[in-house]
This record gives sequence, structure tokens and C-alpha cells, in this order.
Amino acid sequence: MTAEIIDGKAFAAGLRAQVGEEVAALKARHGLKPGLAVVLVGEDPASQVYVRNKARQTVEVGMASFEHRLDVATPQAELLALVERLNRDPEVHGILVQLPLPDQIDTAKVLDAIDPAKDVDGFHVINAGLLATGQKAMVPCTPLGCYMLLKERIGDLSGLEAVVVGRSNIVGKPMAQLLLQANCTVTVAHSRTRDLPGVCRRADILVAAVGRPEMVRGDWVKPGATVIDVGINRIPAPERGEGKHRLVGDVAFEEAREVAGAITPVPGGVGPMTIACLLANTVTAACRAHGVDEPKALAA
Ligand SMILES: NC(=O)C1=CN([C@@H]2O[C@H](COP(=O)(O)OP(=O)(O)OC[C@H]3O[C@@H](n4cnc5c(N)ncnc54)[C@H](OP(=O)(O)O)[C@@H]3O)[C@@H](O)[C@H]2O)C=CC1
Ligand SMILES: Nc1nc(=O)c2c([nH]1)NC[C@@H]1CN(c3ccc(C(=O)N[C@@H](CCC(=O)O)C(=O)O)cc3)C=[N+]21
Repeated sequence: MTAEIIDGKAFAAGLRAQVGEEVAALKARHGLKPGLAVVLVGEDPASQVYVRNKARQTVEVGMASFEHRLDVATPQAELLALVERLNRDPEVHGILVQLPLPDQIDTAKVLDAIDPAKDVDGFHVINAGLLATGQKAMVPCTPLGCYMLLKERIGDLSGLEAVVVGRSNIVGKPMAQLLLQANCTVTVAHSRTRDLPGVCRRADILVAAVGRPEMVRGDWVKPGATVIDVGINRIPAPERGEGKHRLVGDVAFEEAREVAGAITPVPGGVGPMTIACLLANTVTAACRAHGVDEPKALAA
């Protein structure tokens, strides 16, 4: 059996259309235009691509986009001052500071300077704590996108064995929290996990967020499992010409698709969902800021 391919690109397009409708309704009923500010420090080429895509899609759904590009040598104090200004700006409902940040900047300090109500990345400790205790939070975009794909494919997740490989604050940990909330039995695996292939083989839901190209092999996958590949790895592709690259996930896709029940591709899987969820979170933040009912379809 070969797996169903989970079309994250198509699902994300549908979610963006829903966001667009909500934005139009907020304007018509409340004269409210949600706004997203994106801050990029430095000129990392991959980050520039994401930031450009985010800005384009923000405008496409009818929201206001504010882009701030700072020099790679920007002192921490200057970045913190910008965040403070955005916190106070009533036209800005969501703030995203693109990671990674240059070495002179203390990332945790910057993330925790963002008003938790405008923290559409869900990286602030307040939001991490709210999520972990089952309260209303801003949920990190990538895990939220993965969760939506899982709900769409499986429906009720209760009682399923979920294995999340990776324990970062931005993907692995919040992913595990969402799955736990949905009544999965959750295992979080990492670089010190013993017998990682054996642990993965228990999973009805296997989420790979490690940052190692094609690490999860076909024989790590339980037959029929749903595999969510979060990894975005750029590897050399000499077959496409000298100096060319291609994107691969953290899962060996061709092997895994022969065993899994369903699997997300890279590209076209989780990546587009991340940006769509960022837009959804910005609408949610704007609604909360103005005491308007928030659209249920845009949240976990
Ligand atoms: N699609 C999207 O929108 C997004 C994709 N990504 C991608 O997802 C991947 C993960 O990102 P992120 O969480 O930020 O990465 P981090 O580097 O912050 O975390 C990686 C995690 O993987 C674990 N790990 C590393 N090597 C191994 C190994 N050999 N065996 C088991 N576990 C291992 C680490 O374990 P330990 O803690 O023990 O070191 C760590 O917990 C990357 O490819 C990134 O590009 C990230 C964000 C968004
Ligand atoms: N504050 C912050 N928030 C983030 O959410 C954040 C970040 N910093 N830093 C970088 C990572 C990475 N990330 C991606 C978003 C979209 C795609 C995406 O759309 N990928 C396309 C391919 C794009 C391509 O071709 O390069 C796909 O998978 O189909 C990938 C990766 C968000 N991140």
C-alpha cells in the first residue's frame, strides 16, 4: 500500500481563503483591519524568502503588513525599542521577529519583550505556559498547522499513540502539548532517546521535527501510520546542475510512503500551513484585542 499524500499546500490555500473571509467580515462589521508586523534582522537568504512570502500572503487576505528590515549589526537595545513601539501601535495586532537572530542579540529576551497578546508566533513564555496548562493561548504556527492537518485526516485523535521527534520550544514541545490536549498518548523523543527507530514504530501519529535530512527511515514507520514531516532541509542537488539545491524533510519520503497510511511531502506539506496559521493567529489576536468573537475554524 502506498500512503495518501497530505496536501498541505491545498489545505493552506483553503485556510487562507477562510482568513480572507473573516478579514472582510471584521472590516464590514467592526471597521477593523488586522495588521501583522514582521521584523527581519540581517540578510539570511532563506529568511528573506519566508518574510517576502509572509508579507505577500498577508496583503492577499486583506490584512495590513508592516515589514521592518534591520541591519545584521543592529544592537539589541534598538531591536527591543522597535518591539516596544510595535507593542504600543494600535494598528499592529500581531508581531513576528524572524529567527534565528544574530549572535549579539539575546533571543529569549526579545521574544519575551513582545506583548503576549500580539505574540502570533506563540513563543512568549506566557503563551507557552497557557498552552501547557490548557488555557486560551496563542499557539505556535507550525504545530497548529500540523494539528489541523491531523484533525482533517483522522478526526478524533483520542487514545492514539503519538511520537514527536524533536523537543524544541518552537515545534516539538508545543506539538506534544496539542497532541496531549487531544487525548493522544504522547512520547517526545530527542537526541538522547534510546532505540529511536523502535520508539517511532509505536506511533500511530509520527511527527518529525529534527532538522536532519531524511533521518526517519521507512522501517521506523508503523504500517498505516500518519507521518507529519516538519523538516525543511536544503541539500545539494548536483543532478539539477552545478551548485543547485533541493528541499527535503526529516523523513525519507520515498521509503516512508510505502509503509505509512498518510504522509506530508516537503515542500508542499507543513511549510505552507505555517504561514497560513500565522495569518489565522493574527485574525485571532485582532478579535481578542477588540473583544470580538474569534472564528473557531482558525484555532486548534
Ligand atoms: N515547516 C515549517 O514551517 C518549519 C520547519 N522547521 C524545520 O523543522 C526542523 C526542526 O526545527 P527546530 O525544532 O527549530 O529544530 P531544533 O534544532 O531547535 O531542534 C531539533 C530537535 O531535534 C532533536 N534531534 C537532533 N538530532 C537528533 C537525532 N539524531 N536523533 C533524535 N533527535 C534529534 C534535538 O534533540 P536535543 O534536544 O536532544 O538536542 C532537538 O530537540 C528543522 O528542519 C527546521 O528547518 C522549523 C520551523 C518551521
Ligand atoms: N519567528 C519565526 N517564526 C517562524 O515561523 C519561523 C521563523 N521565525 N524562522 C524560520 C522558520 C521556518 N519557517 C518556515 C515557514 C514556511 C515555510 C514554507 O512555506 N516552505 C515551503 C517551501 C519554501 C521554499 O521553497 O523554500 C514548503 O515547505 O512548501 C518553511 C519554513 C518559519 N519559521
